[in-house]
Amino acid sequence: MADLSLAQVFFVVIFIVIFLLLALILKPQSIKIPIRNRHVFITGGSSGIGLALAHLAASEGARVSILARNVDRLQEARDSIRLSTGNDVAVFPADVRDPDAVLRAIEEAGPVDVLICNQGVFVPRELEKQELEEVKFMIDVNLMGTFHLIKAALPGMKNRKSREPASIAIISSQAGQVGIYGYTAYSASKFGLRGLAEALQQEVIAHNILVSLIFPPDTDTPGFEQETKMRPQLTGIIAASSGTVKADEVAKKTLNGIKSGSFIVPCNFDGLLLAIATAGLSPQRSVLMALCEVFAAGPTRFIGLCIQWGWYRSIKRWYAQNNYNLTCRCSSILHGTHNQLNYLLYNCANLLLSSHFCCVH
Ligand SMILES: NC(=O)C1=CN([C@@H]2O[C@H](COP(=O)(O)OP(=O)(O)OC[C@H]3O[C@@H](n4cnc5c(N)ncnc54)[C@H](OP(=O)(O)O)[C@@H]3O)[C@@H](O)[C@H]2O)C=CC1
Ligand SMILES: CCCCCCCCCCCCCCCC(=O)[C@@H](N)CO
Repeated sequence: MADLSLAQVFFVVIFIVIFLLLALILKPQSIKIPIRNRHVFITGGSSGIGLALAHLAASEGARVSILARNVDRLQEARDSIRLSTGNDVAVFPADVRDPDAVLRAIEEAGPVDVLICNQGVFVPRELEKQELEEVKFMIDVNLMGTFHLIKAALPGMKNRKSREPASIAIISSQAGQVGIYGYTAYSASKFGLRGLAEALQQEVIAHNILVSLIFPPDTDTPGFEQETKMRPQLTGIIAASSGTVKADEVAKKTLNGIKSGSFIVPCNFDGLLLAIATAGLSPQRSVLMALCEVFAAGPTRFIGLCIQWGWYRSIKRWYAQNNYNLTCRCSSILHGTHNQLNYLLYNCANLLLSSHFCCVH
């Protein structure tokens, strides 16, 4: 009994020492980045998460600008925001892949206080089946587009008149924290954003600019609706480990993360665990979160390994099942089995593979 309480005392002391040490090195100061009356520039603001962010920022009294390619959808967004908040937003039709167009839009919009790089495209497919054009498309829009935006906005942000801190927020994805089947190119583009954000934070901190990196799980948006129609079954199975959230929820988490100057912004409970498991050497401004990261690192690694085990088991099963079905399908075509015909229609992506399989056998 005495031993136990000694151990308990020891643990409490260690805990307090680490807490004090963390408090000392993180120098907690409550960072507040105001939104009201500030210029918030949101890319991809005509749909999904970006549109939800534009609504929210406008309703909180920000001066909002949105950028996307399609003019009609931009105008629709402007009308819907005016209707629900009474506030006007400025719209900028441009493709983030064109650095000159991005520069022109940002110059026209005026100095930015909060830049939200949210534009993104996702074409989920196994790399073997993906055209290099599609790979380049995702890297160009998601990663290079963000470089173009930050390069264009940074001079104005650094020379801003207001002494309030400014913010650069980048919308990544949980697929930017862990590689997911079917997302080789998408994950690469989103992991790239993390390197950009970590390095950039060191370069802009002297100008009182805080970088935030947001990691949403599957989110109910027009883009996601399209995606679900075509993504490989296994991508859906693995992504389901983290559930689906509403765009408004992601917008709320994002804006709160920006306002409090958080570097890593998770959007649901699994996202919180994932953030702890992948904390790496990212900045952390909350002592409480830092404490969680220090003490939960081991346990979350354990949970992570269990989850990986489940994922690889699903992959193994899926392939085994499909190869099995494919062999059956060959005979089912011969015998005209109804079930297998359904399977044929449902999973047409496997047709090529199956014909190969049939030939071999
Ligand atoms: N929905 C989800 O499940 C998740 C999404 N995310 C990320 O969140 C962000 C928003 O996604 P979501 O709301 O679902 O997407 P949507 O497809 O609903 O909207 C995408 C927005 O980006 C704009 N956009 C696309 N390409 C370009 C381009 N080349 N130049 C300028 N604007 C462009 C679109 O407008 P237009 O086509 O007119 O250019 C649109 O406004 C993306 O970065 C995505 O990767 C992260 C995790 C999960
Ligand atoms: C250690 C604890 C781990 C906790 C569980 C982790 C689960 C990770 C699931 C990753 C899901 C990826 C969704 C990508 C969404 C996206 O970006 C696409 N919809 C494209 O828009």
